[in-house]
Amino acid sequence: MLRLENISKSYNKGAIKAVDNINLDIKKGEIFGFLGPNGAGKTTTIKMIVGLLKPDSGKVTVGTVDAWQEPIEAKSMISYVPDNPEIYDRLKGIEYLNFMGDMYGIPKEEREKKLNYYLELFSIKDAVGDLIASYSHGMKQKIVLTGALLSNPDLFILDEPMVGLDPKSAFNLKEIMRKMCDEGKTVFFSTHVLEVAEKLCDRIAIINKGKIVALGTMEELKAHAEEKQSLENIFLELTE
Ligand SMILES: Nc1ncnc2c1ncn2[C@@H]1O[C@H](COP(=O)(O)OP(=O)(O)OP(=O)(O)O)[C@@H](O)[C@H]1O
Repeated sequence: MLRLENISKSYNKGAIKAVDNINLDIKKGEIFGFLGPNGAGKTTTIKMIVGLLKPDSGKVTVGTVDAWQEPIEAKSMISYVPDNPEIYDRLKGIEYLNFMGDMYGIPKEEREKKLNYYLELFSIKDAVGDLIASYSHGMKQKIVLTGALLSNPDLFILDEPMVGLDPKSAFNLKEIMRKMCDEGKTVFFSTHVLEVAEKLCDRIAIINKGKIVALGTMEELKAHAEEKQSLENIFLELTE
């Protein structure tokens, strides 16, 4: 469902090699965790997948589509939740959500049904009439999540989605991610919360200094790490 082939990206005219020739092949129905220390290259990779940063080299394929040759086609399959939910401050929550619904062409009845469901689930129904400027970080995060879920995407990409969410909403989001995969959708997310990755993910990749240093199921990672039992130990060992 998502394939990265020899993807690289540098900043400052090559002075910072943020992502260094990475390859990933993520299957339909898979929930995939992308881990790495601060500055490892996670957000840069994600931005190249969703069409916000052009790779210096390499290919991104979403479904059967080259994401940089046919960007609209690729984006119609993707929903993206960025690490920083800085959205249109001067819109009301409901205006932003209807904008998202319009962009993805979600019919009125389906839109209302989904909005009711997610706004209730994230306990944010009462705030949708207020300006986004008045929202807390977590409330903005919930509005972005709701907007991203409206289109029932084939590929759901989230950059550190648990940050700022209260425990109940984080739990609900994890349930949604699992359910989407059970329905054949694909979820790719970055996180610093190793317990979430360990419990939720079918496979995990660890990126360090722009390179993939580990890739596989928890069992495979453990098998390679000899006596290092927990994901925390494996992570610390590989990202020293
Ligand atoms: N716009 C930019 N200009 C210059 N350098 C950048 C830019 N964005 C990121 N970098 C650098 O690229 C590298 C990778 O950054 P990136 O944001 O992809 O890491 P990350 O793994 O998402 O980190 P974090 O966990 O802290 O969010 C870092 O060295 C960072 O300083």
